[in-house]
Amino acid sequence: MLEARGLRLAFGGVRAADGIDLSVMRGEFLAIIGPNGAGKTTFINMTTGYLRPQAGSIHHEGERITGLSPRAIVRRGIARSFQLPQLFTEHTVLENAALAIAARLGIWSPLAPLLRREIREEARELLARFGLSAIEESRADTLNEGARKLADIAMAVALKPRLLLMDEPTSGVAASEKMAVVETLARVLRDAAVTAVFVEHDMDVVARFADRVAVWSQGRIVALGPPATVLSDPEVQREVIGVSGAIHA
Ligand SMILES: Nc1ncnc2c1ncn2[C@@H]1O[C@H](COP(=O)(O)OP(=O)(O)OP(=O)(O)O)[C@@H](O)[C@H]1O
Repeated sequence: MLEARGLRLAFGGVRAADGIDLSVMRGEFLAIIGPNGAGKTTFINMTTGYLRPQAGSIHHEGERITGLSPRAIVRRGIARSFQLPQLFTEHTVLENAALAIAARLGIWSPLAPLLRREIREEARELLARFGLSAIEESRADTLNEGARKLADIAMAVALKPRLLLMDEPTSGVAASEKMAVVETLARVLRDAAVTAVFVEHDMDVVARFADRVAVWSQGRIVALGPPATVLSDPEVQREVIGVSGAIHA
């Protein structure tokens, strides 16, 4: 699905990517963990066209995407969500979903989306999949963090990606809500056959939902494998988990 080879990017003296090699398999959920500043977001930014690597290449389904614009990359079936949700806060959840669907269809008028029945219906159906029907008429700025994250990811899913990259989908979500949010997310993505790469600081979420874990440290991948193996590695526990959160599993 995705093949990164030899990615390098430095900001002054900081090596945010220092030779990243990573293959993402079709259909898998791959978690990226690592301490603050390790270069996790930089990898997502390079893969989605927000940053251009200084060296190396990224291929998606066999085609080189290195250096393409974010819009060109979305058109190739790669979407992303950000650590801070990017919803239109003064609009309802339904309007946000409709705007994302309209954007996929190349319609940029702010009013047109909800006036078109097929867009409104698709938006309702999308929100139902995310369990958000009851709050579809609520303004985005009134949602709790779990619903806000799901609504934000619903907008990315509205673009019908085959690969979705998520930067900390559970950050800011109350501990009591977290597992329900990720369960919903995992169900929607699996049903839609979307491959997922997500940066995550909560090791319980990683242990439960990731097929594989990649451990980032100082712009490099220092461990890669199934959660049961990687999360029990003493060095990973010392270097990464001690810094970014505890395992309760
Ligand atoms: N646009 C930029 N300009 C300058 N330095 C940057 C830029 N983006 C990232 N960096 C630096 O590159 C390094 C990697 O940053 P990055 O955000 O990728 O880390 P991260 O692993 O996602 O961290 P966090 O867990 O805190 O989000 C950091 O030292 C950061 O300060």
